[in-house]
Amino acid sequence: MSSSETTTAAASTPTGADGAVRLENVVHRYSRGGETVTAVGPVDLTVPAGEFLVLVGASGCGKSTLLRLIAGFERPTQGAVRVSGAAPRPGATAGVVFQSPRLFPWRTVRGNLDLALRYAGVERAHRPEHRARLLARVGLEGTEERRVWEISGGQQQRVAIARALAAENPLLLLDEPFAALDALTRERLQEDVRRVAAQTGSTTVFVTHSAEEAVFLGSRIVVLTKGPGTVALDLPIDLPRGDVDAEELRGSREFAELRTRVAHAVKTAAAA
Ligand SMILES: Nc1ncnc2c1ncn2[C@@H]1O[C@H](COP(=O)(O)OP(=O)(O)OP(=O)(O)O)[C@@H](O)[C@H]1O
Repeated sequence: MSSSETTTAAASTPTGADGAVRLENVVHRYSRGGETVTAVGPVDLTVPAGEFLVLVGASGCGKSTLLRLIAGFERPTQGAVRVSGAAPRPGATAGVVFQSPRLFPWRTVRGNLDLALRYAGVERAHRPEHRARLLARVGLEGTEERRVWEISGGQQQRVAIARALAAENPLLLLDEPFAALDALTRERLQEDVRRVAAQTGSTTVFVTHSAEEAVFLGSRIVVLTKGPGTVALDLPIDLPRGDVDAEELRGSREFAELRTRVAHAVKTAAAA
């Protein structure tokens, strides 16, 4: 989507949704076999529209729970979650990408995307142009007729990202989407996501364990303490955004310093 298309999509949204996220002293507890587990919080966090926030922290600190609260899949036990000023609605508030692509394997790439476009309310006649634009966005031109089981894991995750973009939600949530991919594919997809976020101007919340991934992607990084997670570090990332040479960026001194700082914060927060 070009920036003018983004403007058009936002302007045509009746709610004037901008994708900004507000977590107001959020605590979430799960009930498990008669016991109550505090998974996360209290967390108080504002994510302005257009920001690329990366949540990092040790396993079990509540990163996925926070993402699920923002998506509206869970309601907070305490506090409030607002997206574009309103309570989130599951399936409608945000495009979501999970660790596994969760596609329909027997369908073609076209079939998977058309289903998402149908749910997004795109009329049949307009679907081919939307589909072509989504596939171009994730570098999958010419794959429409391939079945999901015929394409690689990295390509499947690209389809999942395209699907999440189908509804043109101003908010994109990604939960460790590249954890299962090999290092090279992972780097390529990081570059794609960074570019797509810059092009669409969407607000993005991305969960990862990797300090390297966090520094490459984020305009801001929040490190959580060990569970129940609270904010241990809130760090703006001042690296160049937009059209950058990814190799140059990853090889820069600033990048290395930030990666070391974030990795150290994650280790300290996990031990605290
Ligand atoms: N549906 C659930 N029912 C009960 N407890 C849960 C549920 N989901 C998560 N938890 C617990 O809540 C805590 C936080 O889990 P969560 O998955 O949010 O952490 P995480 O940081 O995303 O972990 P990981 O990095 O391993 O994916 C953990 O103690 C987990 O066992």
